[in-house]
Amino acid sequence: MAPTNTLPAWSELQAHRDDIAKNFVLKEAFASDADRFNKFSRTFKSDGVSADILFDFSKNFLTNETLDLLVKLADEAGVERKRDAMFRGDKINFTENRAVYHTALRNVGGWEMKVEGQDVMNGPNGVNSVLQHMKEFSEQVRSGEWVGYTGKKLTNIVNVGIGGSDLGPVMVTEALKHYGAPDMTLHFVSNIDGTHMAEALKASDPETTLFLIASKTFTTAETITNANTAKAWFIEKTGGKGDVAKHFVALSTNEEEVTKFGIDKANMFGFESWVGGRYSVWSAIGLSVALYVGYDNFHKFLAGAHAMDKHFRETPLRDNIPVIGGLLGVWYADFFQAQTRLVAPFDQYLHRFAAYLQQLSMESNGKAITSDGSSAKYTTGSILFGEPCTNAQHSFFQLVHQGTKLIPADFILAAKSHNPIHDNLHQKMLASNYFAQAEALMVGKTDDQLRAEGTPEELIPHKRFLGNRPTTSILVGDVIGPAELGALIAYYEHLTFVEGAVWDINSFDQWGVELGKVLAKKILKELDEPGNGEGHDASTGGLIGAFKSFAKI
Ligand SMILES: O=P(O)(O)OC[C@H]1O[C@@H](O)[C@H](O)[C@@H](O)[C@@H]1O
Repeated sequence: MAPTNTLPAWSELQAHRDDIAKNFVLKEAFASDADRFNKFSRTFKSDGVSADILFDFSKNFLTNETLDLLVKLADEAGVERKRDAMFRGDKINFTENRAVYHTALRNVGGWEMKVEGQDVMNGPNGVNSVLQHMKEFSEQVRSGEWVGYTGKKLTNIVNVGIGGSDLGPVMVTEALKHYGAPDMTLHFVSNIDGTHMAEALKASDPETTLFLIASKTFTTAETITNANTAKAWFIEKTGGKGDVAKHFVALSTNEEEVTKFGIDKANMFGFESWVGGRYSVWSAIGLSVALYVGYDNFHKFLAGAHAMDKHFRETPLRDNIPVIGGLLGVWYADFFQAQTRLVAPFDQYLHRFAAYLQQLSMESNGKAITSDGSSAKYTTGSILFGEPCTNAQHSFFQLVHQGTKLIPADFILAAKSHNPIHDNLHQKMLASNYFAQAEALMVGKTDDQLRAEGTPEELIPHKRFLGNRPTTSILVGDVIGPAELGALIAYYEHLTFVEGAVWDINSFDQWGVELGKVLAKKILKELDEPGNGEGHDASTGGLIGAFKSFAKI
């Protein structure tokens, strides 16, 4: 396609941006249009699968004209065509020649889904048969029918995986802790730092521990090393009597490597190469979720995501919630030079949500090359960061309110808490902060207001809040249960897709993680060989030499 920044809508947006930057003040836009909230908010409805979710986009730099132009840009960039190609199973991951089909994993609605003419839902290794396997296994473990080598129930789960084979399971099991089996303990070991595995093993009893070795490729150095360490520990602790087949299962696409590792293929939960790592929590990689919250809840999680898929697939662009979210991402990044996106859930259970979204967003859209191999002449992927509120308010929100950077923010709140303790006081205080932060960022505080409060003149510039800082408020109409969580994640997945589609990059590969891996492998050898970092630049060589000398290697 023609470079995105040469599309007619792009230059129209540029002109429009100049107008907005000069003349648009959010609080005035509300004052002059009583209907602004209704105009620019959208409610996600899912026919009862999940609670309604209200997406309030009205506190954004958005007018009717902005939305028209952004939708025009989406049209010209072929967002709908690209979306349809994804749902059709086309190989839109063009650098790896793969389909992008995580939506099939949660296709509880019976869509026909095919890759290269093959039905991916049914058949011996199809999505439905893996789900059935996950259901049977998780029910057996939870009920105590599947026991360890001494006949004890397995209540200690150690998931060994990294990146997408870790972040999704961690985030989702934390988010759904309310639904978790009370007698089950979960550990997620990702880091190659031996401390991570050592601490998990310290807290584990081999008789009651189930290891899930989660790796799409089954070649990731950290995971395979951690898995081998876990296996050696298990064999040693059980005096060789422990039955690996009862205590180790694999979640992977690579049967050959799984078998080589010593896991029976009957205990392997498979998926296909068309599932990207950062989109894999819906696949067998989500087994820890199914074990912890039960298969029925895992199924609800899939159903919530499917409902969002349906919305994304079928809703016209102007009312399409992830499309609006994605277009706003482009609007701020490319036309207001915003470099970041803040996601702050007002929800302690979502404390790993931003970490999860970092991989989703930054590994997907951290690309500078467009579909024809040329460099993008515009900004792409934003830096995503976040922490739960209210904690974040007491740490980095200073910069969000009064710093020099524009930081568009998403705030997420559930109307109801799973823990309405102290007569729901906590939830009401949490909610009042959720409303107040977005309002404060928008309205700011003027010099006149400060003077009226008696602020000394010399402090006025310091206490001034310019305001006019955009936020999107997401309000879940009930508690955040499995279906609501599924819908929220799918919202961000599709938002990321829309951004990547407009930027004309491949949101589905991740070549940028390779170089460091290759160099680390080479340096690992050097650490055991004579020499002090020769052959490297002076800094790297100097550090290797110092490390060897300090560590006496
Ligand atoms: O699941 P695997 O194959 O072990 O990969 C784990 C992670 O490995 C990283 O190198 C990739 O950048 C991620 O996308 C991936 O999720």
